[in-house]
Amino acid sequence: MFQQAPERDVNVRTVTPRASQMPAGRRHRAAGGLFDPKQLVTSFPEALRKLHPRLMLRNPVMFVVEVGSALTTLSAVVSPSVFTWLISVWLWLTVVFANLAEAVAEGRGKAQAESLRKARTGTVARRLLRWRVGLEHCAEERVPAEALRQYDFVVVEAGETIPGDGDVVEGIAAVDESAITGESAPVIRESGGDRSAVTGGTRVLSDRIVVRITSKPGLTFIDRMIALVEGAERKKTPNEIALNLLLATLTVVFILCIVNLQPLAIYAGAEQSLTVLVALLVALIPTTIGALLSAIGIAGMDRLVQRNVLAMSGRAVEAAGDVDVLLLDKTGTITFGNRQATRFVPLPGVDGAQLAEAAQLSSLADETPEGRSIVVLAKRHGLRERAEGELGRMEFVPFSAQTRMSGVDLSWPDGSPTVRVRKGASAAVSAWVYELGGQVPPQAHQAVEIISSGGGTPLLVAVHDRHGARVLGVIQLKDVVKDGIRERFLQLRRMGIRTVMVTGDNPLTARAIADEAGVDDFLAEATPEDKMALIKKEQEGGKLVAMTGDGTNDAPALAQADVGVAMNTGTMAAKEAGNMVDLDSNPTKLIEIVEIGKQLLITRGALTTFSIANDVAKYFAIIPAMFAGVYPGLHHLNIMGLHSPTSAITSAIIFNALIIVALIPLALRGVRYRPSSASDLLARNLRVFGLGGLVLPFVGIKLIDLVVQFIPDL
Ligand SMILES: Nc1ncnc2c1ncn2[C@@H]1O[C@H](COP(=O)(O)OP(=O)(O)OP(=O)(O)O)[C@@H](O)[C@H]1O
Ligand SMILES: [K+]
Ligand SMILES: [Mg+2]
Repeated sequence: MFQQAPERDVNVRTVTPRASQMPAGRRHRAAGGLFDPKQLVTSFPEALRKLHPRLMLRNPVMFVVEVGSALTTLSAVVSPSVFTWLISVWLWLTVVFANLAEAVAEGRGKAQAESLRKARTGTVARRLLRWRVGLEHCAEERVPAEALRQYDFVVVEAGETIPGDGDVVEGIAAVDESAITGESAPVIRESGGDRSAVTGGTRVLSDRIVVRITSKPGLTFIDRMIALVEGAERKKTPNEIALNLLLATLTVVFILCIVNLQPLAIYAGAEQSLTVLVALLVALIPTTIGALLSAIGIAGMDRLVQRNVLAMSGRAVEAAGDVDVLLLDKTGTITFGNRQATRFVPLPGVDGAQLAEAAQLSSLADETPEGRSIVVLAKRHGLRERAEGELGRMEFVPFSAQTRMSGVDLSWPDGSPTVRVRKGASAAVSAWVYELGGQVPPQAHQAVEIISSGGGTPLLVAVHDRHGARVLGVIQLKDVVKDGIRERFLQLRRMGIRTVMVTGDNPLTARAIADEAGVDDFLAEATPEDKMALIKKEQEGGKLVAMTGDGTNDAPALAQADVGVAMNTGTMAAKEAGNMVDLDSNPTKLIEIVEIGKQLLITRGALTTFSIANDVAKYFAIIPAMFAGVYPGLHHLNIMGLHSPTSAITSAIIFNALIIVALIPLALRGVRYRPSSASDLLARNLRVFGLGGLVLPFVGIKLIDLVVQFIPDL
């Protein structure tokens, strides 16, 4: 393992930046963002299949239209007339068009699901029989990927496909993840740190890794991605359910109105046919938004997929539209997350070689990138590796986000006193030294301060032996802030979103990185619980909180946040905890996620406004037509000058159906979003969609009437 380290060093430097600077929204994504009219034709069979009443029941408004279509068809069969047949056909078309909107929205994910399926099939896994850390040779067996279980260990070498999702537990490799991300630049996956997660179906390009499988059979990342892009797992969001309820209530109110209208009409001597009553009902109920609501939601998810973000719930997408605060973890999110040891700083009176040796010893079993880079640096100081046993019995203390330190205890069979070596965050190691009765000299604090204020991470190295506990020196870890991040945070600020960096690192380092990255605020020395508590506190103040992170220590916070975006490079724990995964691992992707969320909310609002305004205009076509015979005065309401009562009603119903098809592209593409205040947006939408919705039917119905008047008997 150690022999591989230097060349890994090279790999990491050349590959990581490229992988993390990938531009968003490019590539092979099937339908792209554009609406292709051909989709209307290819989705038609699916739209017909959706006519099944069981499926229609999920959409109360359109279900009422379907029942109405059946009733008018029946009456057309019993007492045929041109008018009754025309209305029946156009009512059926109304339902089909609504289904078409949903089918087109769903169809856009299908091609993508196909290419994902290809990545999934036919992999053979090399399962290890009894694997443990450091074991050189281990017997293996070949099993189909589908046979893998959680906690199986598999080995994958250059040229082979990774058979299942999991975390790398040994080794480092360049991995081609284009099967899921569409991006051809390889990425580095390694054991120990926050870049350990690998996805089944991706390909190892170099080296050899051992992977612990984390997914249950049939529940792999790719399986979930397929279900997601196909829309199979889509559940209605609370907002959608509320809007649906409102639309259903409106529908019931209109049904009651129309049921009560008939006795009045009979009293006035103008009894109406069933066909006219159904037509009036369909014209009045909010069919436009009823038809497009589900397509708007699916399209929102699809727009995210096109930008390489997988949203596990529609609710998260909506929440993104209203986010107030964004929390980001530092290492691996704002920085490349590739903290490398660059320097040993011995305290006065300590030999450089002694510090290097202690640093090396404390890192021998440290599988984090930090730990391995320390071993590499120590080697450059001329330290050779040592065989196990040479130094007595070694008991390693692994790093944890809680203790913030790691190290080793050395004991000898002859009973000489145990030697303990620790390295870690300055506060943590200082506390350890004081507890054992030692002192931390001011020079140590100075060295820590110098490294921290430069944005580096200092690790204090201390030993405890028969001379007591003392500090030997400091290791400097360097990490690099990702490019272009400052401008993007500025953009978030303009959208009214406050950015807060949360990190386990010390306040000085945190401040330096926060300044460099341009975040609004930061929280340092944060444990996983602190990160979660901060989110809870913001949420209690009524704020919607988004969090981006990659580490296992971010998982609780990602789960607590309203929008939890896990970096694809991160650990499986982080990816499972969040409700979105960014395949590009770009922390500023949230800008696009917020835009898409806002666009979704605006589109839904705009089309609801349009739909209701639209229906008002239809009174003017249908009511005069119904009562023209008995109340000639109503003729004044026929401001459109329509040809005849039946042509007026037919035109209104045809318009009502066609407007759905006309608005499908807008529902899929979304209303354009420009950053501006909520009240400006509302005013603009009322102007465009309220007024537009009111005026358009007058023009449309008149134009249709000019055509249908030539149909004999109408
Ligand atoms: N392998 C290690 N051994 C000892 N100490 C470490 C090791 N890795 C990190 N540390 C120390 O522990 C601190 C906390 O690390 P942790 O991973 O919890 O947070 P972080 O990665 O620095 O921050 P972020 O939450 O932004 O990713 C680090 O700042 C560092 O001082
Ligand atoms: K309507
Ligand atoms: Mg981290």
